[in-house]
Amino acid sequence: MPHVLLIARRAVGHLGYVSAVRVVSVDGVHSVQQWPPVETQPPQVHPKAPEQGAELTSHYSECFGCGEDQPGGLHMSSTIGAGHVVHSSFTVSAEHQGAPGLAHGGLLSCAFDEALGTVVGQLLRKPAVTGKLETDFRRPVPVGSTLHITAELDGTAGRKVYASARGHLGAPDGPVAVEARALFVVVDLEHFTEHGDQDALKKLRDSAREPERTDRWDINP
Ligand SMILES: CCCCCCCCCCCC(=O)SCCNC(=O)CCNC(=O)[C@H](O)C(C)(C)COP(=O)(O)OP(=O)(O)OC[C@H]1O[C@@H](n2cnc3c(N)ncnc32)[C@H](O)[C@@H]1OP(=O)(O)O
Repeated sequence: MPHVLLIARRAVGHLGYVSAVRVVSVDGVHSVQQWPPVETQPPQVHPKAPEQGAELTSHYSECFGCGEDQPGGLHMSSTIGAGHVVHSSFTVSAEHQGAPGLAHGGLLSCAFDEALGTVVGQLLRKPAVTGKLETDFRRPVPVGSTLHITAELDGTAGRKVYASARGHLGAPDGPVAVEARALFVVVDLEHFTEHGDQDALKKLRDSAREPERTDRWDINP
């Protein structure tokens, strides 16, 4: 039965780097995976990042992960935790099914993309997109259950940002149902202006100017 045997954190001399070694056993065959897969620097949290305990607002109202204007979306809510961590949660609805009564795996990957993107974006306050996302599904996640995801920054290497997350079923200390790791790549704002939809970008810019918003980015203003 596939399972992760060990996750160990270690400091590597002057780099101050935090590395996790995952020993994965699949049907008795062990393999060792280093995470992050390359040498990294400790993440530098932006001085204007929201403080511990801050409840985060949606970064875009039509975002499938956190937007309030996305009826079938995840409607994920997130709070800044201690250290390089964001706590997120969402409740699986009938729109999220794959098998009858169970969350679709791709939908769960989407939830982790959102949670991981949030810890990267909110704490580093740099625009970044997912380059690679790897998900381990450990337990089925039923419709009606709430998944509590803790996502953390693991390190950076130039434009590359590594983050990982665990999803607990039913409670923040519930059994682990899903785990994920991702590489995000920091991009210029042109990534969005060149490839995105201009009307949607205008809507986002307008909403970001609303006086009650306290989460404005100070890059490429
Ligand atoms: C408050 C706000 C909250 C914000 C909250 C936000 C939450 C939303 C979360 C959702 C986030 C998303 O889904 S984003 C949408 C899904 N993602 C995308 O659409 C991205 C599409 N891909 C791309 O645009 C591109 O491939 C990029 C930008 C990822 C990379 O292109 P590039 O800029 O030309 O850079 P490139 O040289 O290729 O890559 C840079 C480095 O990353 C490495 N790299 C790139 N991709 C990979 C990969 N798959 N696997 C391994 N390594 C990779 C390269 O080897 C290189 O390493 P080295 O040579 O430097 O060593």
